[in-house]
Parts: sequence; C-alpha cells; structure tokens
Amino acid sequence: MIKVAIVGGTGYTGVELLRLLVPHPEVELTAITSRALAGKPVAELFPSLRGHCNLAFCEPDTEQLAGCDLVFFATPHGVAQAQVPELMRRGVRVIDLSADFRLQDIAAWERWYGQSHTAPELAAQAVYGLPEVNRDQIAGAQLIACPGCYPTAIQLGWIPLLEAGAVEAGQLIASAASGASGAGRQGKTELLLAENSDNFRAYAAAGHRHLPEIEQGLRRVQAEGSTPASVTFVPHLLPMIRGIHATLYARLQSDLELQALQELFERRYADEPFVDVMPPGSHPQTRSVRGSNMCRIALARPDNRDTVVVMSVIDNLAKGASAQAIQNMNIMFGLNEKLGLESPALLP
Ligand SMILES: NC(=O)C1=CN([C@@H]2O[C@H](COP(=O)(O)OP(=O)(O)OC[C@H]3O[C@@H](n4cnc5c(N)ncnc54)[C@H](OP(=O)(O)O)[C@@H]3O)[C@@H](O)[C@H]2O)C=CC1
Ligand SMILES: CC(=O)N[C@@H](CCC(=O)OP(=O)(O)O)C(=O)O
Repeated sequence: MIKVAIVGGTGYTGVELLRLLVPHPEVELTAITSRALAGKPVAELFPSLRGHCNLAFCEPDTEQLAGCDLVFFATPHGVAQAQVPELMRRGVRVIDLSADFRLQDIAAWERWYGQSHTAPELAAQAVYGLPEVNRDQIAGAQLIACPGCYPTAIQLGWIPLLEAGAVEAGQLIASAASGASGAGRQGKTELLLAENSDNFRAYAAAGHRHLPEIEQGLRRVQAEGSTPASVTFVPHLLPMIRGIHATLYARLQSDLELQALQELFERRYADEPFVDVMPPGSHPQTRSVRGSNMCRIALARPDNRDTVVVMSVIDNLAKGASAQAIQNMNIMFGLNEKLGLESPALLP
C-alpha cells in the first residue's frame, strides 16, 4: 500500500482527492491537514465521507509527512515551495496541485504570481504532470507539478495540431469558461449565488496567470524551428459548479480536410485512456465529464473555411486537478494508470 498524506484537505481539490483516494485499493491515507480545523474529524466537515474516512484533520507536521511515501499538496500557490524541499531531502515523493513548480521560467512565475520563488532548483527538477505528453518522465519523478485546469483543457485540445505543425502557431485564440469551483472554497463576493447565478462574464482578459503555462506546454511539443505558440486567452466564469469548456480557434497552415484533422486527433489519442475524440459534428458538454478524469474533444471547420475550431471539456476538479493528480500517482508507482479513475461522469 502507498502511504499518502494530503496537505490542504479542506479546499475543493483536497476533498476531491479524498473522494477519489478513499476507495483506491493501493492507497492508505495517513494524514489530511488543516491548520484551521486540526483535531476535527474529516467526516464532520464533509458528511459525504462518513463511513469512508475516520481520520481527523492534523497540522502539516514535517515529521509526520516525512513518514509517507507520497504527499499531495492541495494548497494555495507559495505553500508547497516552502515545505517540499525538506520532504524531498527525506526521500518523499510529492504531487503539487498548485502552480509552484509548473513554470521553468522563474522570472515569469514571479511576475505572474506576484511573489518571489523560494525553490527555483526544484521547479527545474519537477516533471509537468500531463501524462499525455510526459508519461515516461512521470514514472520516474520524485516531484510532479500538476497542470492547471485551463492549461489541461487547452493543451489537450491543441497538442495534435501543434505537434503536426498544422496551424499558424503565432495566432492561437482560446476562449474558455469555468465553473465556480475553479476559484476554490474561499468566500468571495463574485462567487455568491446572487452574483454568479443567471450571469456570464469574462475575467482577467488583460492577462491570466495560466497564459505562460499554456504557452510553455504548447511550445514543448512543437517541432524545432517552428514559430513559437502564442495564445490570446480569455477565461470566463460560468454559473455552474464544475466544468471547463474551452473553445479553441486556429488558422490552418494548409487545406486539411476536417476528416484528415479528425484522423490526426484519433491517431494521437488512440492509446490515451482519458482523452475521448468524439465523432465529427459532436459538441462536447461539461456534464459528460462531470466527476470523471475524461477530456472530451470535438473538431469543427465552420463553413469549410481555414479556421479549425477545437472544443475541449474537462471537469476542473477532476482532469483539471485531483483526478489527474491520481493518474500521475498511478503512473509514478507503476500501477494501472486507470486505477480508481474508471467511473463514468455523474449524470444529470
Ligand atoms: N479549484 C480548482 O479547480 C483547481 C485548483 N488548483 C489549485 O489547487 C490548489 C488548491 O486549491 P483549492 O482546493 O481550491 O483550495 P484553496 O486554495 O482554498 O486551499 C485551501 C487548503 O490549503 C490549506 N492551506 C492554506 N495555507 C496553508 C499553509 N500555509 N500551509 C498548509 N496548508 C495551507 C488550507 O487549510 P488550512 O488553512 O486550514 O491549513 C486548505 O485546506 C491551489 O493552488 C489551486 O490553484 C488547481 C487546479 C484546479
Ligand atoms: C473560475 C476560476 O476562478 N478559476 C481559477 C482557476 C485556478 C486554477 O484552478 O488553477 P491554478 O492552480 O493554476 O490556480 C482562476 O481563474 O483563477
């Protein structure tokens, strides 16, 4: 059994990790931290876990965490980089759901996240946990930087086109919308029912911190000498709880028929258990992935003109965070990658 701890067990990604880890046959949960609620039984805060989890929240104590095989950090940006170096020295493996180790360009990280980075050497060592690109490196990694939610939906939607050099990489446009759980479990006025229901709006149109992560990931899959991927990214807030819908626009380099594009995607993801390329004419819905680790993708070429539109949906808390983190864990520990992640989406 893998001895696992979760630092930050009271946020939405923390409790989603719990939901998925309690039935996992190879995991023994040993610690779930919350400084604010230390001592309180986990199932008292989350009654959905009554009968599944008998632990109480505890302080994030390095000695206790160091006794685990694997520690998940489901904490705000800046927390993992302070605590991970000591755990790594003591041989613990770490999967970080925050953005602390996602960017190789530390100056860019500091600019976008508004704080100085205290462990740049670990950012250089971390493996970006997108299994569809980095499966082999994930298997041998001690530290995984789990991708952000928008970056997961957007990269999976564009990777086949950029690998093939099929689109004008310098002019990519991503319009994406997220459910409110993407903003975490903090009280914020814009997330009140009265503000966010029956409403729809963009935010961070002038620049969102996921932009450098998206571009970094896309540039890594491009052939040498290609025009580096450059993205206009505008996120939106949806009046729903879970789900991301990304609509991705790219100009085709040459006159590739929709059928050829469809085959390109089907070939690229043929062996991927968590990417579903839907038949031509489909419009993927967020509810088709709710609670599941699946990314569903469909393609269109409106009026047969030179723009290819990719629609990509994920559950921000699942493939966009906690379920993807468990997919990484399965790969790191040599387990069946799908273990604990095979349930279909919740309907309705
Ligand atoms: N929500 C989403 O869809 C996604 C979120 N993420 C990322 O996952 C991370 C977790 O997000 P989310 O679940 O929304 O929760 P929050 O960002 O609200 O994190 C809250 C958790 O972190 C703990 N925490 C806060 N500060 C510290 C600290 N200094 N030391 C130890 N624990 C601390 C809190 O417990 P306490 O204060 O009681 O100790 C709480 O359990 C974030 O970095 C987020 O950006 C990534 C992808 C998607
Ligand atoms: C709706 C909403 O507010 N979404 C969040 C997404 C954050 C996230 O999930 O990712 P990180 O781990 O990179 O912070 C946002 O736009 O900030």
